[in-house]
Amino acid sequence: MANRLSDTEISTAVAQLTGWKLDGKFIVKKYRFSEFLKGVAFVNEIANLSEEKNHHPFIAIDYKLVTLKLTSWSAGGLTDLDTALAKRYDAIYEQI
Ligand SMILES: C[C@H](O)[C@H](O)[C@H]1CNC2=NC(N)=NC(=O)C2=N1
Repeated sequence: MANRLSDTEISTAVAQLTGWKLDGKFIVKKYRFSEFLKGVAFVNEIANLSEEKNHHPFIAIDYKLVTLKLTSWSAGGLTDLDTALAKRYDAIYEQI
């Protein structure tokens, strides 16, 4: 498990992400889709990547809006894995 990021490291990392917000020990982003099933397809890709990396976001599907919340609960906070996966999620979103 990666080491927990310091507050300074978190601020720097979150500033380099697009549309992600810091919420306590989580980073959070809402993704909007033109169709409900596109959001479901996005979640399915996220789920497969989560299993592959054994690192899982909390996922909410609210019709055409998908919210992802990331933290490294084994580390008790944010790690590089969270920020790296946030970028992967954004790349997947661009492909949907
Ligand atoms: C036992 C299992 O490997 C652990 O609980 C994994 C599963 N997925 C995980 N996902 C996230 N986001 N953080 C973790 O610390 C984590 N740990």
